[in-house]
Amino acid sequence: MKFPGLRKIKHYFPVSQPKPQLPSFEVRPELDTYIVGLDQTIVDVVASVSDEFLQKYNIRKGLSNLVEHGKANLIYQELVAQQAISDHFAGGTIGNTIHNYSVLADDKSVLLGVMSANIALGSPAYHYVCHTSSKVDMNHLQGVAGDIGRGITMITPDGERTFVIDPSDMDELSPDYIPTDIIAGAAAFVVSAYPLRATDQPIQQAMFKALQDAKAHNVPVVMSLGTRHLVEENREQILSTIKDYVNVLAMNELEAEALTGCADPLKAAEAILDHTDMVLITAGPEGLYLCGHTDDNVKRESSNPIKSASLADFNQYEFSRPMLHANCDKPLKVYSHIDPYLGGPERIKNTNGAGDGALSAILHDMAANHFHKQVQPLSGKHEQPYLAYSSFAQICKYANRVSYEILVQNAPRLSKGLPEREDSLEEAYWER
Ligand SMILES: Nc1ncnc2c1ncn2[C@@H]1O[C@H](COP(=O)(O)OP(=O)(O)OP(=O)(O)O)[C@@H](O)[C@H]1O
Ligand SMILES: O=c1[nH]cnc2c1ncn2[C@@H]1O[C@H](CO)[C@@H](O)[C@H]1O
Repeated sequence: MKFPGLRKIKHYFPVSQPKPQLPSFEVRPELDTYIVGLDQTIVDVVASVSDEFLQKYNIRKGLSNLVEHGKANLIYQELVAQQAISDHFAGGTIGNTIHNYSVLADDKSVLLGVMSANIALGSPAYHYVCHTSSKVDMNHLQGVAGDIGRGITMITPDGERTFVIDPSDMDELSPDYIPTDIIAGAAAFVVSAYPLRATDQPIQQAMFKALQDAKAHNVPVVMSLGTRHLVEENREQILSTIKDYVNVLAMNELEAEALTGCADPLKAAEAILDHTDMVLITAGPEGLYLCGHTDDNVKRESSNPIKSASLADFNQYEFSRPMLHANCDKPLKVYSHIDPYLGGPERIKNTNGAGDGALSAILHDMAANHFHKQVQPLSGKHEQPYLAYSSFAQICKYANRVSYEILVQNAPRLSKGLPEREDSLEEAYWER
């Protein structure tokens, strides 16, 4: 486990101690620190298109559009004929998130989903496997006869991305392929709301089996909301899933509005915190918000400038560490916000995956806390059952920095970790 940021001596963190066991790529629940993600396995086929192209096929811009195979094929063939396809990348919102987690933490994660049992050169499954970190354990995937999903990622001249999803066999995941022991030992279980639109498909039962396993073993459940119309169309089911299972909810400001009716991210976060423990709301050029709970007895005042917006002095306690609502004697809602790192890249070609990147940073901080608690159970850092190692403010910085990296490299999956010299996130930009 690489720690998210160099820490001062008081934060003793034995990252360099060699592990006595022989190395293994397969996750061993009793020995490893890891997170588990469940996803509709999808390869992203990236293409440049005009706005007229979207209109011609009646595709809703900026959203993830689920279409039937025939229509997706027609679109794909036209893009091939126009030579508009630039490349194939591994995708899937949770696949991206756990890949990025493994790159940032330099540690293991487990992917649950389907994979073509026979992988031909150049097939969607081939591209997926080629572009996934070797630290992502794929030993628990379910083999299927057909292809994994294909997500045609259409980039319009304004840099906006629109998905056309051809599901193929991506929703075939059966509950039999949910390994309870692997989930039980995880630092977190992460899933998106996308499987909720796969009505009557096996992946829905698989997802609920995994959620029940995580809940039964007190593994924090992290859910990302996917895309705005998914929330609009499945609002009640999503809300009840959040109330029953979810500890950390991630979304962009449009999804937050669809869920709560509040266009203002702070007000939306305040409303969502009535149902869950922590909330990430990314807001594009407005930066991101991380909000959650802490116990009033251990709240910490921020030394940053205090901000007011729709909530007065909202970031006053952003130096507190996140806790589950149920673990607080006197729960206090905490809000933190950060503007884009360095104001954002000079030119953004495509924002695909920037939100997933922010979530992987949060997962890294949560897993670091889990690891630290295992190796230093008596440390003062664990006097309370905290959900993450760092404060809301520090996690915001880290999440923001990772989003920036995704934006500059123009792909949803990190090809390398963050630069070492910036590890503390205090050097360079932060102390200016
Ligand atoms: N135009 C921009 N300028 C500066 N920073 C940006 C811009 N767009 C995104 N960011 C950064 O990336 C983060 C996440 O972006 P955004 O809100 O677009 O995520 P998203 O819509 O959830 O993305 P995705 O669903 O593709 O993962 C923002 O919080 C911000 O830090
Ligand atoms: O229906 C879906 N299920 C799972 N992942 C999806 C779906 N639609 C889009 N993405 C994934 O979201 C990522 C960017 O956040 C893309 O990589 C895309 O593959």
